Amino acid sequence: MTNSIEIKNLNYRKNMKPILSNVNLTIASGKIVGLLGENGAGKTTLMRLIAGVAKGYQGQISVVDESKIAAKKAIVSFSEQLSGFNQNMKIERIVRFYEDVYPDFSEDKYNQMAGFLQINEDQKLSQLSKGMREKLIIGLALSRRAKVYLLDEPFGGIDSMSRKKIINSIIRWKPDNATILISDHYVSEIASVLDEIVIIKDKTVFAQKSTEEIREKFGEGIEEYYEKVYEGTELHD
Ligand SMILES: Nc1ncnc2c1ncn2[C@@H]1O[C@H](COP(=O)(O)OP(=O)(O)OP(=O)(O)O)[C@@H](O)[C@H]1O
Repeated sequence: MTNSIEIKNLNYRKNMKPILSNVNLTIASGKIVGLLGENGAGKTTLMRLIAGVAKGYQGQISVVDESKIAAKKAIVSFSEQLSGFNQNMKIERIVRFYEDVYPDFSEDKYNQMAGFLQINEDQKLSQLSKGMREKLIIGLALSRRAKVYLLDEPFGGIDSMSRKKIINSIIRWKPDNATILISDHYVSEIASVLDEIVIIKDKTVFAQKSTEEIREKFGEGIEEYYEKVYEGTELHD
């Protein structure tokens, strides 16, 4: 099995403050991985570093053997917050932008996503509710045929029926060898699709476990295991 994400001795500071320290992480191709950790643990920062959006780190980060930023951007689909777009821009223009910039963007896939998420392309970005905006963000991210998807808390404002639909579509539409790293505070909702979890605590990877191992060795569900790790009553790696 090949690796899709390899991080060695990663150290990252922001304004002199250590955010991530001595992070080592290997994720195999094809896996759906839950990135868990409390507020401020460093999940978004880690995703931004993997995606090549955050720079100025020490150590090595390679994605499908690529370590150059431009190459990483071409193979990583990151659920970006669309903050770079003018708020008066219509959704259809944003979709055209994605088509132009990302050669792996699939209009067909987007149309299916937009259909079931009921995204209205005539609306302007500023007219979207929080949940609709999140639907658009995840719709755009999943419409690329990428090798690695980084979905950063994609469901915060999305209603529960749509969440279920999106979670089911993630399994159906994921290209076989593609890897998905997904952070979410509602662990129980995504638990059924996860192959493994990575827990960020104390500025580093505190534990990495397959769901099978958690079930067999610890006799627990992911949520139970995660809570115990955070409370300090479960042994970590
Ligand atoms: N622009 C910034 N300048 C300084 N510190 C920052 C900046 N952005 C994030 N941080 C700090 O980096 C740490 C990690 O933040 P990050 O957003 O990666 O956490 P997170 O795990 O994604 O949290 P959440 O679950 O709340 O989204 C926090 O201590 C945060 O205060």
